[in-house]
Amino acid sequence: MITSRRMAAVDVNAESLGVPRKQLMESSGNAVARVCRDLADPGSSVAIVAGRGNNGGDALVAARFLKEYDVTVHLLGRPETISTDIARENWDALVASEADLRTVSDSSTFDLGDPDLVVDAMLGTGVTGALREPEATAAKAFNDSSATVLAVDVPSGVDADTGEAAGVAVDADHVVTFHDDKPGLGSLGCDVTVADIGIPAAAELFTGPGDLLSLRRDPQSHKGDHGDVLVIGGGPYTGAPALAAQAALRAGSDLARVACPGHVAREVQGYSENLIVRGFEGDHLEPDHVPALLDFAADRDVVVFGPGLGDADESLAAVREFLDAYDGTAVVDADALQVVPDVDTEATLICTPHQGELQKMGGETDADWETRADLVQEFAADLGHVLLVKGAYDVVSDGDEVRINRTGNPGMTVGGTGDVLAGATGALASVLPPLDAAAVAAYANGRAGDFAADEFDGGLVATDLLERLPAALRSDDE
Ligand SMILES: NC(=O)C1=CN([C@@H]2O[C@H](COP(=O)(O)OP(=O)(O)OC[C@H]3O[C@@H](n4cnc5c(N)ncnc54)[C@H](O)[C@@H]3O)[C@@H](O)[C@H]2O)[C@@H](O)CC1
Ligand SMILES: [K+]
Repeated sequence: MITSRRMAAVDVNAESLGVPRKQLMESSGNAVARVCRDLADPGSSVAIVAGRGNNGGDALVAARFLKEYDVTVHLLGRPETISTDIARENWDALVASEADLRTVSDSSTFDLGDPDLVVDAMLGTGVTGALREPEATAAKAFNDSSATVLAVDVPSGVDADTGEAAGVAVDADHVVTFHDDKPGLGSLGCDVTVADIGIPAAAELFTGPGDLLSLRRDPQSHKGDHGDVLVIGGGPYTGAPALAAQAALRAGSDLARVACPGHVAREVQGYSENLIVRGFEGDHLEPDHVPALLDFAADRDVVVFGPGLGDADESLAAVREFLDAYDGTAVVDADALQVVPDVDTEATLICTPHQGELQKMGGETDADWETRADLVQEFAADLGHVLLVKGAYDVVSDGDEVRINRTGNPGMTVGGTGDVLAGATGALASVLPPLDAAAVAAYANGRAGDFAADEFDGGLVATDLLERLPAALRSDDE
């Protein structure tokens, strides 16, 4: 099963792997035509009703593949309003070929006729909400006709994720959907064909530019909607919590707070006036600090636990106590990781170990990334948490799905890049589901590192990544 949102991401990832959307449209149209042949005998009449988006484009391709049928193509809207270049190119090819074409400018000019088969390609996964005109009138005409109705990707007017309709919707006999089944189709009671359209498995497995699409902001949003992240760390190290908290801001969090020992607090504040810093007594984290930290954490979206914390027994005991009582979302990094296998927590954890830390947690690793991916998936399932295991190929898994990130470069072995990743993961976990947050953070952190390496090669430092995170999180596909 794949949601519309994930499908849009995979589509962009396929493009970045060198499989352009027009090629996918050609495969989709071919698949539609194959199902038409199963549903209607050669010579029968087929009405293709195409909307102005890529769903319509799929059916315009299908029209080319159905030479042995009596095909009429109805375009809902004027040709100038076709919304994508690839759909328009397919329309133009039908015009040039003198296919039987009708354009429907408003509902009064729609005449379905009496076809044997209707291909519903008005709207696909690109759209939610009630059908407008002339689509609504056309949908009623399909539902009233005796023709077999084949829907392309999803019946128009039905939400592919939920199976629900906001108003009138096409009541299809059959759906041909692309790449993978859609969650909303099962409840419709029609036959479903899932067509492989040649999207490489790598478009789902490897992170890519499509993964950034989920970060688009609602223009109506308010302060705090994009995250309030608390970094708990510092002690032997002072730079690490400051890097993590600044990374949270650069990755889009509205607020970044740091809770750390008092002497660290002064330094962290000195690094950046953008941070809200709270010091606690003593020179490292202790169990006595936990009740106040739990209170402080309760109103935050995500806690990032571990940067610069050190491995004093008392600090690790405090991490254990905190996680035992905490039920929010936490990114766990650095020395804090080693307690994760012993805690029984209600919290949603995203653990960000490098391979040494993974082994310290009881996990196994392997030089071969595919074997490592299997091992990480199994260990994530055992732990019941999301793992982001850092390496030349980062492996991200929630125990069920696996994503691999290939951005990044050897220059990033410099100190502090892991703190930046942890902070960015915290920010993204306030706006995305945990697996997506970890995958997008790994992708963007590596991409920021690649931008920095263009300038500084092996001399890049962690603060270079901070500056480049916003660009690394920006989708070029807007
Ligand atoms: N990997 C992919 O995602 C692929 C997607 N493909 C096709 O592309 C489709 C998605 O295409 P698009 O994103 O262009 O979107 P759609 O084709 O689903 O719809 C976009 C069009 O609908 C119009 N519209 C929006 N809301 C409306 C409403 N309430 N009533 C009437 N019209 C409305 C818009 O003006 C726009 O022209 C998929 O369903 C599938 O059929 C395939 O071409 C191949 C690959
Ligand atoms: K459709």
